Formats: sequence, C-alpha cells, structure tokens
Amino acid sequence: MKKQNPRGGGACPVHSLAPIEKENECSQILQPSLCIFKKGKGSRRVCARMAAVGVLALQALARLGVKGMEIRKPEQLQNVTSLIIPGGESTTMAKLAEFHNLFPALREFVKMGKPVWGTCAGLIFLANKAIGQKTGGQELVGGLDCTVHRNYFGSQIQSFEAELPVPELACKEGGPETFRGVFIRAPAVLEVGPGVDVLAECPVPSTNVLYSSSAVQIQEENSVPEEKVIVAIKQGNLLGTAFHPELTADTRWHSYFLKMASEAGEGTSRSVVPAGGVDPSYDGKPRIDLPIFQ
Ligand SMILES: NC(=O)CC[C@H](N)C(=O)O
Repeated sequence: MKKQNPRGGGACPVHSLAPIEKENECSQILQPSLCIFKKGKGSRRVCARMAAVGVLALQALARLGVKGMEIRKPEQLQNVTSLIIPGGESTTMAKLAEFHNLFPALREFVKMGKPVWGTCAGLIFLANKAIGQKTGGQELVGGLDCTVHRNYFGSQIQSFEAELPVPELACKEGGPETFRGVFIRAPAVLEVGPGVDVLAECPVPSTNVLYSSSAVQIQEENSVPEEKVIVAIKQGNLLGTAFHPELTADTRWHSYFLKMASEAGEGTSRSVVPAGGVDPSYDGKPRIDLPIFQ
C-alpha cells in the first residue's frame, strides 16, 4: 500500500468535522482508527496508518478462525450478534459515530445484552462516565458502570508495555499468568460499580508522572498514592480493556470474548464485529507472531 503522509495532506476527521486543537493532530495519533485526511482540493484519503491498524485488529480474529466485518452504518448492527469497538481516538470516533448516527443503535445493542468489547478508546465509549475529555466533552455509548480517565497514563509518548497479572484470563484460557499489555495513550478505570469484575490492574510506579490534573487530584484527595490502576473489566456481556490485545501475538483476550459471545447464546459463527463467520482461509495453524510495539 502506498504510504500517505497526513502532515503533507493536512487533515483528518478531527480537522474536517471539528476545529483543530493541534496542528497536524492526525499525524501524531499512533492509532487513528478513523483518520482520514484531505489530499489536494476536495479529495479525501484514508490515512495509511488507519488501514494498517484495521488489518491488525482483524488479523487477531483471523488467527482464531473468525472473520471480522466492519460496521459503518447503524443498520449493519442488525447483521451481527456481538461487537468489538476498537482503539483509536475517542473524541474523533465519537464525532464520526455521531455524524453517522450510530449512537442510538450502539446503545440499543448494549441494552439488548449483546456482547460488546471495547479496547482503549472503545473502553472509553462503553464507560458510563469519562473524565479528562476535550473541551465540550464527547458522547458515550455507556453501559459499563465505571468512570474512565481518557488519557490516564499521559500523552502519546508515555505509551508503554507492561506485564499484567491476569488471573481470570489464565483460569479461563490457560497460558501464562500474565499478559503483555500494550498501552497507547491509554485510558484507565478509576472507579467501578458493584456489578463490575476487575480482570486486570496495572502497577503505577510512584515515580510515574500523571499528566492529568484530575488523576492527580484524585490521588491527592485520597492522600494515598495509587499503586495499581484498573485496566480490564467485565460487566455482564460487556468487556473493556485499556490496552491493545490485538497488537500482541497472545489471542487469549480475543478467545475470552468469543467465549462470552457464544455463552450469550449466539455462537461465534456470525458474531464478532468487526465480525461474521469462520475465516475460510484459516487452516488451524498458528499464525506468525505480530511485532510487539516498542
Ligand atoms: N489507543 C487508544 O485507543 C487511545 C485512546 C485515547 N486516550 C482517547 O481518548 O481516545
């Protein structure tokens, strides 16, 4: 695929649907799942990074023999029985979801108890409450009884990887007791309601600089420095991870979610969104490992 340079072209949906907050914002987002930029007069191109990330997310499902299907319109949600809301940039995603009138259909999907997994920006979408949002806030789908901090770990350059203890995942899916979490300008869960299970927490070193004033405020209010922060939760048929499991070779979160989907009575044959059907090209052999984000 020919590389496009958003810097050269000028604009992504942040720029075309709303005022720019930062010059070249789209080129600074590592995973702009919905990044489109203007190239020349009037014509729009999809950012090359977006395409790559889309493929990565679908590859993780393909490695489990499930083919993904992209959902762009509200009516397409009727063709699927479960949903993955991927990472990206939640403000931009919310603007686009609003533009395409996806929110009512997404809320209905959640209300019907259909399995939904939100990763990173997707987790923000699913949260009942988000803090650290851009001026003017952003619409949420909601459903997960929790409060997330949108950029808890800081800006893009504070992205990191961490070995996370994942007892529930290891119990259900086998394998190591830890999972390598890839955190890209990641959110974290600050509070959960009583019906929410915490599936993973991330240690926060005391030297860790929290860039969000609200996160710092919360720490100061409690006057106990946080040592761990919640990064994976489950409530009924809703799953939320602050990190990006699709960027590692470990497919246990994906198979965990597929099991949730099939336990919800729908099976996996046409269930995951991006979703729909066993990948006919899947030969049952393990796929080559994905590169790990450094
Ligand atoms: N990798 C991600 O999905 C980052 C999410 C980002 N913190 C946001 O607001 O949307």
